[in-house]
Amino acid sequence: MTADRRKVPFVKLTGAGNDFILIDNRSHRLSLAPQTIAWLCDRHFGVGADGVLLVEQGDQPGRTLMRYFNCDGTEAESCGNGARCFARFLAHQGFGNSLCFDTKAGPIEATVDAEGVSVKLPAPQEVELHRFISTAHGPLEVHFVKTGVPHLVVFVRDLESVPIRERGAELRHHPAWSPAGANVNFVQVTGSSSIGVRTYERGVEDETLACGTGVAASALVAYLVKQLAPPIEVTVKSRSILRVEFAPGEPLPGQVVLRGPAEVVFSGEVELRDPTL
Ligand SMILES: N[C@@H](CCC[C@H](N)C(=O)O)C(=O)O
Repeated sequence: MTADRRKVPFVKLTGAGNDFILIDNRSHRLSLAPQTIAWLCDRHFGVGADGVLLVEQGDQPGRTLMRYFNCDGTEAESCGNGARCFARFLAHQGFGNSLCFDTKAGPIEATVDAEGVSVKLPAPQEVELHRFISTAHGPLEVHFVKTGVPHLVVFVRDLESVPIRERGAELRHHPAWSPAGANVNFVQVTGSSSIGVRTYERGVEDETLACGTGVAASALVAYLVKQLAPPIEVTVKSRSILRVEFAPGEPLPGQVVLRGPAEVVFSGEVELRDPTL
């Protein structure tokens, strides 16, 4: 095997249908080029996933760092479902069922059990409610919040009839959020503590089957704008149910806990072909 064609072990995981390729980079010290990540995530030519999770050594001794890359190769500060899958992997590796690891958006505490994984997300930031923006379909009321990564929340009456790809792409690239852009969540209120959410993800540039930080952002905005009572049950595109817990707080709840399924699907070895490795 030449130095530029390395066999690297990986684990494929899914969190409510949001799927990831996890590579334990503590020993490999790979620096993956964006085109390598895009190839790994390609569902026809690669392993196939929404993104790549790297397990790395944190800055502090004994700390683990989660790095997250979208399938287009861009790095994002965090990923809610990715964090739940990351915790599931660490628990399998013998780190225990109560864990703490770092992300570029701050530390995450996780609790792992047979049914699911709960993660405490970084405190919500930069909330902006009731902003009106102009769109191809006329003025639209949107809400913004950062739950580790930037999210827009748009309330709709009938989630199933929304052309997510078209409307999501327009809002994701809207000049109001430029240049970073934002993930876009379309939300239907279905009860006093329940919502349905479909998310167009930045970096995937399409709808995903679930988005953890998007689910958390949508539940928070549903509490702030529509007075829903926590804990809030969220049904996502895959039909999985995630749960968002927080203590009501002024002006914002501090700590947000996201709970849901996170499972290993398979593991294997992939031959990385990038000559820049
Ligand atoms: N799927 C994720 C979010 C991943 C990052 C996002 N696409 C971005 O670029 O901001 C989740 O579960 O939170």
